[in-house]
Amino acid sequence: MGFHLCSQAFHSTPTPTHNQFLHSISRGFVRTRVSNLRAMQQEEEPKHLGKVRVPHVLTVAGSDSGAGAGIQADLKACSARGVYCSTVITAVTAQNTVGVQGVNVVAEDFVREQLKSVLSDMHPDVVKTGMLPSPGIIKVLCQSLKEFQVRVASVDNTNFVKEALVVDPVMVSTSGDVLAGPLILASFREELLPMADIVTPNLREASALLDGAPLQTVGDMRSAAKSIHDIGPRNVLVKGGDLPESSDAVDVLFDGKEFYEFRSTRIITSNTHGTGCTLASSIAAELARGSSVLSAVKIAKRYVGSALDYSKDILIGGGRQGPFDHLMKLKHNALPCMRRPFDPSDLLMYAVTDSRMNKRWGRSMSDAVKAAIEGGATIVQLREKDTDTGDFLEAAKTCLEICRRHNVPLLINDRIDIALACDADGVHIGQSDMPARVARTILGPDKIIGISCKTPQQAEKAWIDGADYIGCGGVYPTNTKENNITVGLDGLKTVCLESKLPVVAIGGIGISNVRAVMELGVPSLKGVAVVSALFDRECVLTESRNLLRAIMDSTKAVK
Ligand SMILES: Cc1ncc(COP(=O)(O)OP(=O)(O)O)c(N)n1
Ligand SMILES: Cc1ncsc1CCOP(=O)(O)O
Ligand SMILES: [Mg+2]
Repeated sequence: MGFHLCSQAFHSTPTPTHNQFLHSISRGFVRTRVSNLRAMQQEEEPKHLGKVRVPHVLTVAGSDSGAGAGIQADLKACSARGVYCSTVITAVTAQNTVGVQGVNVVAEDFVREQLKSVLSDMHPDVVKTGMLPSPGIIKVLCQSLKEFQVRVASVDNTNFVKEALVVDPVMVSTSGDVLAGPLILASFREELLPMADIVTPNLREASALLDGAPLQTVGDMRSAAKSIHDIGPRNVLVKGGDLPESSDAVDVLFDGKEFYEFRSTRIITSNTHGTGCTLASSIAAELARGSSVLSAVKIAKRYVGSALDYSKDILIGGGRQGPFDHLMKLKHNALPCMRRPFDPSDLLMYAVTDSRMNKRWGRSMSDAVKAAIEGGATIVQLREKDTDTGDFLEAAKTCLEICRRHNVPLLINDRIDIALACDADGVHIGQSDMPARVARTILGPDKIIGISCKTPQQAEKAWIDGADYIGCGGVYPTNTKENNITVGLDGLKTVCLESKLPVVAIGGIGISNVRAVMELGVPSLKGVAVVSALFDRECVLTESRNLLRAIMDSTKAVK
């Protein structure tokens, strides 16, 4: 089963004109300031002062126990797009990658109660519908939307849409199981579609909403989009993923005036369960964030394409059609050598690379890292001050493979972008680099963050900001880092005694003085970080072995 990548919208008529843009405004599709408007209103109420209103989609859909589609897909898609998602469940399905084994429709009164709970309190920006298993539930939904004035007036005097309604007319699951029978069609046509800002049928659904004739060409899709538009929705997106004999996937959007075609390369994957729900909820999420319909569709398609491409080789379930990874993270964690959590004893012999030294001794970054690890390095930091970004990234990927093979953490000095791009285990940052609190937000809870500290105050702040360890130095004078103040053994001891985080000592440390450092015997001091003692030498392997022996001897002596 294929799907598409790299959506590209192009007009069947020349490029969009200013008039078309104005037209889209007058149709109420420019939603940019909805949240701002609300925020302004809320400013008057003291209890909301200082609070930020977040974009919000309410999904009214069925639950999928396999979590590839339905409510679960909507929650994941909205989360991935940074939008809050509330849920009204219309049916509970027993479902997996093989098919739908059972459906339990939620009582109409209870659907009404859920709608009331959310709409009376939370004021979503967009309502998105999925599986609506009975005409009665559609009636309840339409009544509730009217009662709570969702989509009653899409354009107010200031041209801002108040709320939008996205309808995914779910009828048949991707496995071919019927989720909403033919009785639903009349309710869709007569009640829900006329209220919708956008409806997103696939080929089969578009055909069912019309006269039942199969859609086989892009021309058929255009005619269908126009005919469905006549039923009342402001925009119609006919999805052509199943169009026969097409190497590309083509979707057609009709806004009542213009046709837009989105063409993209099919992604060859069987992990497509839930693409329809995900596309519709991603469109809803973009509308909630203030996009126009056209750009919401464009961005949503791009997002779904990226998620499918990322997930094309993941394995969940034994059926014909697997789910995909909305957050695009699962594969990283499933790599054969999954990183274990940071352990302070990792700091024992901390090897920090230096591009100039490696160049001087004619070895690559990865050769240097390999030798240091074979010699006993317990953690590695790539500190490459004058390597081009592209080269740094490629070398970092190679070093990461080596480190993963040996279960040794790999950190990147300063460059959070490189750490993210190669999925390194973390970063080491200094007092003048990106603030640790921001780095933690960007990197998430699992990555290792080390911070350079010279004082107990800096150590305290590092702990508060969510660092994992601190590097303290320069302990001794060094030529490796210019203009670096030396704190000496006393300064190191003071910081170690105050630090709530494990400490690694750095600066001018080598085989001749490592004993003096480790014999400080302060419990928080877990090891030494070295650059020149390993890398400004002819044989990194020998130096690493010798230094590790000296560290071990001195720690034994302390005990
Ligand atoms: C383990 C360890 N400790 C301290 C440093 C120094 O980091 P920083 O202060 O950011 O200086 P630069 O290394 O960026 O010059 C370190 N790299 N590693
Ligand atoms: C990066 C850094 N931060 C404080 S001192 C230092 C340099 C350590 O290098 P060397 O081990 O060669 O003295
Ligand atoms: Mg730095």
